[in-house]
Amino acid sequence: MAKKRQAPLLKKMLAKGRPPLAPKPQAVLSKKATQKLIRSHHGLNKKLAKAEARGDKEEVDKLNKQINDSGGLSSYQLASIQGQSSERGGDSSVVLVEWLKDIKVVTASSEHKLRMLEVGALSTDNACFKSGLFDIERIDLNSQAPGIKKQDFMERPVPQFEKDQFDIISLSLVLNFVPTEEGRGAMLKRTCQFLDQRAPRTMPKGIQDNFPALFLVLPAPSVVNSRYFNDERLTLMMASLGYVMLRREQKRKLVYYLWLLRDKPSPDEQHFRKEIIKSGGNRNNFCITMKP
Ligand SMILES: C[S@@+](CC[C@H](N)C(=O)[O-])C[C@H]1O[C@@H](n2cnc3c(N)ncnc32)[C@H](O)[C@@H]1O
Repeated sequence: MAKKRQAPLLKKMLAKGRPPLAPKPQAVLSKKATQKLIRSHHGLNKKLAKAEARGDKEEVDKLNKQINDSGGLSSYQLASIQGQSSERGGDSSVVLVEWLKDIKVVTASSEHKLRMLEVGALSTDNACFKSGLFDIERIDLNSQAPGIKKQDFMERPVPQFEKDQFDIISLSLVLNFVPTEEGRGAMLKRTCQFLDQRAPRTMPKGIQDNFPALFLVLPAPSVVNSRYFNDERLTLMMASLGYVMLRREQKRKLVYYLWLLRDKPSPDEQHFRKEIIKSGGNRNNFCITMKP
């Protein structure tokens, strides 16, 4: 019942639109309701992907209706924006900017802006924007502001020239949004095609060893409490793509990583199936699979 009352309010807020550079949303949902909406959207999306995979049209229609009735992707995004407010753990890109300060990128790159592709961007004024360190291109399946292009990363044309690639990709809380485990692996793999590996030669001394890079944020339970996934598996998977881990930090709810794309991919090692790593009743089913 509560969900039915919330949806029109969310729709009304979205219809009014928000200013692009100052989207500090009013807290319209309680913390519990925000989490419930996010969880429910993830759950329905997973069911939808499964129903689509088995060609169950009736179930697909039913699930699409359920998703629309609860406000669709827009309501989910609004709940996610609320989830970013500082009292709920804050904007995840703060961590990236802190790390870059540590590795002196801040001073070394004052003349050299880092080209960032932000996948799954909800706002245009996060810590990365405020830092002035980046030229940011933002995309999302459903754009919430003029500075965010509506685009599916999986459909984005692969750059033909290095000049059109990026020094860093931000993939913050996006993988867990992807409804299938093979879709998550494909997304990770695809990041490599957008990163400019000339960085070690073209960037200012002092920062060149840290790029090109992937900033990855996941909900902590997906790596610390899953039956099918953990840090070791993620590290092996990333290594098979050519990534090495530069930084990792776990906070209460999220885990943050900075990966350097340093090596050539090893397709022979890109075999990651869904298999139980840790059994036990209290674990979740988060998983990422990959094929060469
Ligand atoms: C939980 S929000 C995360 C937002 C923000 N990056 C953060 O850290 O709070 C996930 C976003 O990823 C977007 N997304 C998921 N898959 C995507 C894809 N294939 N291409 C572009 N955006 C995608 C969704 O539309 C959604 O807005």
